[in-house]
Parts: sequence; C-alpha cells; structure tokens
Amino acid sequence: MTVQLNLYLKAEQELYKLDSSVKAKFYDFTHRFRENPRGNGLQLKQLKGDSRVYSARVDDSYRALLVRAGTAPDGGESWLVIAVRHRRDVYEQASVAINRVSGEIEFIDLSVVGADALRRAGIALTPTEPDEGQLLPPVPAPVPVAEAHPLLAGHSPQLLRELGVAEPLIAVALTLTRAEEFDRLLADAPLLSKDVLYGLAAGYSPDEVRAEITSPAAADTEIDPEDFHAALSRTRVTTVDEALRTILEDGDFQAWKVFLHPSQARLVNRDFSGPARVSGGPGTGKTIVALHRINHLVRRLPPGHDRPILLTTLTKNLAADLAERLSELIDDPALFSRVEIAHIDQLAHKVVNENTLAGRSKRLVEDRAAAAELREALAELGLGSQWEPEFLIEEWEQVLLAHSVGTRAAYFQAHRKGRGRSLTRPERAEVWKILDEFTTRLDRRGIETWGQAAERAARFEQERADRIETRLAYQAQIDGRELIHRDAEASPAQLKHRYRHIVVDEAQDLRAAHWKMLRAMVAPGPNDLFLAGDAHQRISDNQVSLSTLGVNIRGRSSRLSLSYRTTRQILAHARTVVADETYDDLDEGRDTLSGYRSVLSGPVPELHGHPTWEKELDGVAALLRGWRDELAVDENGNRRDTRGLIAVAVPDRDMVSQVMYHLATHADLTYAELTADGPRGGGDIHVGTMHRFKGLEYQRVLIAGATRELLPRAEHVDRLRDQDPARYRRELRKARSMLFVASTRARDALAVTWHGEPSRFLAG
Ligand SMILES: Nc1ncnc2c1ncn2[C@@H]1O[C@H](COP(=O)(O)OP(=O)(O)OP(=O)(O)O)[C@@H](O)[C@H]1O
Repeated sequence: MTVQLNLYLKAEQELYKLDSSVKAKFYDFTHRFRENPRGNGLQLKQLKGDSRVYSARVDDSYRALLVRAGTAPDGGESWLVIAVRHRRDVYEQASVAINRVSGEIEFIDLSVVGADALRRAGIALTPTEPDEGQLLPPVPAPVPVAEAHPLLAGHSPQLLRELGVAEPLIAVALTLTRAEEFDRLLADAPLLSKDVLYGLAAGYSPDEVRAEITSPAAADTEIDPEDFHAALSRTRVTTVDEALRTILEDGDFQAWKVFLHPSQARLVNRDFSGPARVSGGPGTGKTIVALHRINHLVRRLPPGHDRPILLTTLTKNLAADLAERLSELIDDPALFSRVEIAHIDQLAHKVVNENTLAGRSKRLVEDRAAAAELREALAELGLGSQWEPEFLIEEWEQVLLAHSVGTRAAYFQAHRKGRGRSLTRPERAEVWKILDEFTTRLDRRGIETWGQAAERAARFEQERADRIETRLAYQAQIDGRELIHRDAEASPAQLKHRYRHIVVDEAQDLRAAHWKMLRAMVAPGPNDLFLAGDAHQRISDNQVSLSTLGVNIRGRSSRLSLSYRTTRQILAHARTVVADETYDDLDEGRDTLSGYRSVLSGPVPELHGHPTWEKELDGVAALLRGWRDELAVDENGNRRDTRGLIAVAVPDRDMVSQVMYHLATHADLTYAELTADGPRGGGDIHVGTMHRFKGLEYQRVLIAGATRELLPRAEHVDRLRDQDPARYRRELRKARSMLFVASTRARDALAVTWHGEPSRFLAG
C-alpha cells in the first residue's frame, strides 16, 4: 500500500523557486517516499523541537519537512510535506500545529524573523545539520524591550491566541518594535496570523479584528488540536500525483485558483439578498473574487443548457482576459458554457440589434467621431466660437440622453444636476437647436455613439422588464394559471429576464445607461447583481449613484484591503497620487483606501527628473536595459524569457511611438505596443498610454513623461479652471486616477520620470 502524500500550499510555492534539478529530485523523492517513507535512504527523523515534524532527505543538500496526517481512505499512511528547504535552513525549532480558530494545519518557521528579534524574545535556533565549523548560538536571556515601543503594545498573549495567532509567533510578535521585523516574521506566516497581526498593528481594535478577520476564518466545527487527519481536510493542500509533475515542470502554479483569503472567500460564498458590491484598492483581488463568485454561482444552477449567468466588464480586452481566467477556474466545459462573457458595449449593442429591424442598424462610433459632426453643426449654425464641442457632447449625454429628454419643452424642464456651469433660458434654447441639428446629422449618416446605443439598450431592456412584471402581476391575479393567449404574442425568451445572476468587474467605469440596462436584465432578488470596482481607479466621466438607478447595494457592500499584487513601497507612493481627492462608493457615500496594505516589500519607487524629453528618453532606455538584464537571469542563474515582464506607460500616443522608436534605435530593446486589442508585436517591453493599463499587471513598470504640462495635459485642462470648474475638477481627478492605475500595475518595482517640472500629482 503506498503512502498518500500531500503538499502544503507554502511548500508548493517554495518548490517553484527552486532550481529545476532540485524540482526533479523532489519529484523522485515523492515516489520513493510513497513506496516506503522509512527506507530508500530517506533518513526520516523527528525534529527535537516538535516531535510531530519529521525531516527527510531529498538529496545531499535539500530536506523535506513533513507531518503525519492520519490514515488515507485506502488505509495507508497519510503525510503532509510542509516545507522543502536547504539543509542549512532547517532548524530543530520548526513547529506545526492545528490552528484553534480555523482548524487548519499551520507550519511556523521562526528562522525568518532575524537574530535581533529572536534574542529579544529569548529564542535560539539550532540547525538540524550544522555545517562544519558552524557555531551553535548560545541560548540568550530574554532582553527587555525598553528602548523602543513594541508595535503591539497593549495587546496580551491571550488576546492574540483568541484571535487565532499561531502559538509560536505570539511571544516574538509582542516584542517586535520595527515594521521590517514584523514583515519578516509575517512574510511566511500562516494567513490568519498574518492578517490578525497586521490588522492590530494597523490600529484595528480587537473587536474589529474579531469581526473582520477571525470570525470569517473560523471553522464551523469543534476543533481537536491533535487530530491532524481532520485538520488536513480543512487545509489547502495538493495531493501528490501526476499533476505535480506538470505543475513543477510548467511552473504555472497560480495560487489564486486554489486559495482564497478568508475575507475573499466570505464574499464568494455568501448569499446576498440583493445587489452586492466589493470595493478595495488595486490588487486586493476584486477580480479574483468576481471569478470565484461566478464559479460558485454556476455550480448551484439547476441543470440546463441555457446561459443564465452574465460576466461583464468595461472593455473587449478585459473581457477576453476574464474569459481566459474563468476557463482555468471552471474546468468543466459544460459548466463554463453556462456563463456569458461580454464587455458592456458589446452587450448593449446586442440588445439594440435584437430590437432593430434588419438593415436598419446604425454604425457605432466613438465620441470623437460624433464631435466632428457636432463641429460641423456648430459651423453651419454660425455658433462655432460660442460653444465648446466637449461641453455640448457632455450636455447631450448627461442631460438629454441620460434623462431621455426628447423635446425642446422637456429640455427646458430638465434637471442639470452635476453639470457645473448653469445655462440661461436663451442659452438652453440655443443648445437645444445645436443638439437637434447634431442628432439629425448623426441620423442622416446612419451612425450613433456608444452612449446613445447604451441609452437605447437600457430603454429596450426596461420595456422588456415592465412587460415581464405586468405579466406576472396579471398571472398572480388569475391565481397563477397559464397565460396561453397573452403569451402567444411574445417569444418564450421575451417572457423572462435574460439572466439569473450578473457579475460586473471594473464597475466604477460603467455609464448610468449601462446600470439601467443591467438592472432590467435580471429579476430583483437574491444574488442578482455582484459588482467589483474601485472609484479611485475611475478613468471615465461615469460617476453614478447606483441607488438612483435601481441598484441598491446598501448593507451589502464590503471592502478588501490587502494587496496581493504590489509592494508596500509602491502602494505608499501610489496613495500620495490620490491623497488630495475624495472618492465615492458608486453611490451617495464615500470610499477610502483606509487600511489598504500589502504584505510584500520591495524597493522604494525611483523618481527621476530630466532637463529635456530627449534626455528623459535616454534615461528611460538606460533604466529599462538594466531592468531587462536583471530579469533575464532567474535566482538560480538560468536565462529567462523577459517578454511582457516590463512596461512603460506614457501620457499620450505620440510619446508611445517616440519611446518605442528610442528603445529600438538607441537601446537595442524590443517592444510591443499596448493596443485596444492587447499587446501588438512580440518584443520585450510593453509600451502604451496610461489608460491602456487598466486591469494589467507587470513585474516592473516605468511611467515616463510625468511632466507638469502633460499630466494632466495643461492645454486641455487649464482653460477649464475658470470656464467650467466642475469639469476642471473631473479632468484632474481622471488624470490622477490614470496615474494611480498605472503606478499600481507594478508588482515589484516602479520608476517615474519626467522632464522639466514634475506633474503636480507627484508633489506629495
Ligand atoms: N487569494 C489570492 N491568492 C493569491 N493571489 C491572489 C489572491 N487574490 C488575488 N491574488 C493576486 O493578486 C493580483 C491582483 O488580483 P486582482 O486582479 O483580482 O485584483 P483587483 O483588486 O481586481 O485589482 P485592480 O483593481 O488593480 O484591477 C493577481 O495577480 C491575483 O492573482
């Protein structure tokens, strides 16, 4: 009977970082271990610190640490690999325990915390296999922490225990005085301990930590601290089988697929009585939650072949990315096919088409193309110098289209809330005349804007929802009998809502019309709408108040605050960019980034000014070449493909071309341009305008051209300051968000450069 061998998540992550020859040896080790753990030269032995932890030999240098986890279903032994380490890094004090709150198996390795902190806590570590000549440290006496203030002053060991911190961490955590020590201790700590300790250090009260962190992570059964077999079923592990080889060889392990943070899992699995929203700073896993939410919902559908779940987002690119990731998560094609994935404009277009007679469809154009028509209308009316096309287009979208204003009289009555500049009665008359001429022109040319299409789609869907409601009300009146005669007039599909569940990513950028359309597409009720978004990342003008659009998220809003993407140093910088603004919660309230934090640490972002654009380009090229060369070799000295690891974001299209040209001609670097359809070309460095960076992720990001005149574009915004202060503020806020989004795409390193004076957003 072979032994069942499982891999602890952290052990699996450690494995990916190892040299491929060690991975191969580990693979071989798993086979030998499963045959006979006590033979095959494995030298299985218990550690002195915790007899439940065993060490076994992988090769001359590497050791696996394991724990016995009861008996497998076939009666054989079950084991869990908790770490794979160089023998130098294995200490007798490694320990394993079952967390009394979550019931999961936790492995604690204090060797990461640093000699100083251990000394203060009176802990000495003994290597299991000291190198020759290596001196064992004497056991120190605990040193009182007088000189500096402990980060967790005021909290007792008992409190930490109750909140779920792993026992071996408690004494050390309470003595720590420096954030870096804290980071080191927690970098590899079990998740619950990490969250509780960071929460307390960030100033959350014990009650808040209990409510936000401990309770959601608590197991729903009684926990026996000695029953490793039961605990194994509550612990995220991979069972060692053929899949391990693929994972190890491809290195394509993606933690997000298997592992959710308790605050994420809570949102994925909960039943909401109506629309729910998750917000949170960049990289906190909103998209991951949205994907897992779909996975959760699709598995609870009644059997069928229809597609009652919609996943939608802002752009084609983002929708394609969601589709790819979802297909990795939902491996059953039959289930996957029950989810419709479409970007929001595509969806509106589909609705409009369905409701338009064949041959009558209009060509959809961007606002830019419509503005050209508007300019012509203005010229024809001889009013070109009096009115700004941008102002008129916004008036049209935000007042006429948004409120379905169809007549001159209705326009005189219309509310213009939030438009900033007021209009006199004669001015309104003139605006109406211009917009009337403008829409007639669009009509004549057979074109419409995406905004227009969205409004029409919303109207069609609302009419359909009204019909469904009337029908149901009538059916209730006649005691639920079938409506054969009435129903004969409509197709069966028209008699029910399109979807049972809708999940929206990048929700902060949808238009009011999109919300009206989505609201009408799903029957109001449990789990109808689930939205993920962050107002700090809004790069459009589409600020809405969801409750006024029939989407009531009150009492069902949550915020994620732990970033999985980027380092604390990058977050600290990015936060300064948006610090001077206030942000909405997609409704009437405020959203903030309070508590937004990261467990990752890295270099402080580099900020460089240059005298001219030419010099900046030289600096950019030099920095990128350095980065490329560093990334071209991995930790084990092997060469690595560097395509798509580094990106450059700039304020406008011209600069994209100039950067690409410079990289190719002066720096011998290859590039790929970021387009609306994703990267074009297969080169190393991705180059794009900042607003292309939404939803992306790179190892290193360089933001170039962060110059005062360019970010925001002075020639565009400065004149608005007096003419239209509300729009001026909106433009500034959009530009800030663009910089914020671009800065938070970086996982490990960020650099920001400019020429002349730096952007005002970098002042903080
Ligand atoms: N539970 C998790 N375990 C491991 N990695 C995670 C987890 N949750 C999120 N991540 C990783 O963190 C990164 C950011 O996640 P995601 O894109 O969902 O964040 P987001 O909040 O939607 O970000 P943004 O607002 O910037 O678009 C991704 O690389 C994702 O794989």
